[in-house]
Amino acid sequence: MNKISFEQVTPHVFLQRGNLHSDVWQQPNLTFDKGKFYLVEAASGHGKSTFCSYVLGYRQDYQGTVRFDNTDVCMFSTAEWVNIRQRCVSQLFQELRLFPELTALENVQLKNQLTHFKSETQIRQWFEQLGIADKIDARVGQMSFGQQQRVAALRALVQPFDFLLADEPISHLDDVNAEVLGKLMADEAKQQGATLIITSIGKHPHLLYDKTLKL
Ligand SMILES: Nc1ncnc2c1ncn2[C@@H]1O[C@H](COP(=O)(O)OP(=O)(O)OP(=O)(O)O)[C@@H](O)[C@H]1O
Repeated sequence: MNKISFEQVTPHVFLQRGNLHSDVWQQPNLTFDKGKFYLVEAASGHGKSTFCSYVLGYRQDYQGTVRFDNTDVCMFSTAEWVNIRQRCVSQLFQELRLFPELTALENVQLKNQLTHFKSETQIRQWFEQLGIADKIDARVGQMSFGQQQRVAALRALVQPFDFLLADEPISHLDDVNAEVLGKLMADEAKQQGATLIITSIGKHPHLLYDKTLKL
């Protein structure tokens, strides 16, 4: 997949508001191109999570069209979405969606086992780099939110993707770990020739973004 396009997309919930003054909503043809880095900045309630849900196909409560290449995403079957989420679009959810009863490593491996994309050695190195190697066998339900955020980020990286959508990926990280994670996501995206879309309500990794959009 080479591009994601938003054509005149407006969430139903915003229809009554008139001009939204947004770089994303109501735009005739906004394109996210493969290989580029985007920062989507938004004040709370401006539809950041809504934007992510539309890209991932979890919600379709909008006017307009979202396309992957030339295909309207509304045309995809459930089986096609499963394949897309396994191989084309990866996401780090704001609310993480980890399994609390599983260990940190098990959470990451659960995803990795779908495509056997990364070696356990690589995964263990990443835990080390992110300062959570001592938590690798701890149950996620017994970890801090910031520690869980790093586990969820690693889970998002252990699959092939053309687009990585990270919803406030460093909201609970200290500055050092935030930059380590930012670099890790950027390096992996570059290695895969993929697009990085990072959303932010103020705190985001300092990367060389090709475009910054205000939601
Ligand atoms: N599942 C949903 N269905 C319909 N409308 C929704 C849904 N979730 C959120 N909304 C509405 O969409 C608007 C934007 O919500 P959204 O959660 O996308 O904002 P956000 O920018 O992610 O906010 P925050 O940063 O506070 O999490 C709000 O008015 C909200 O009530």
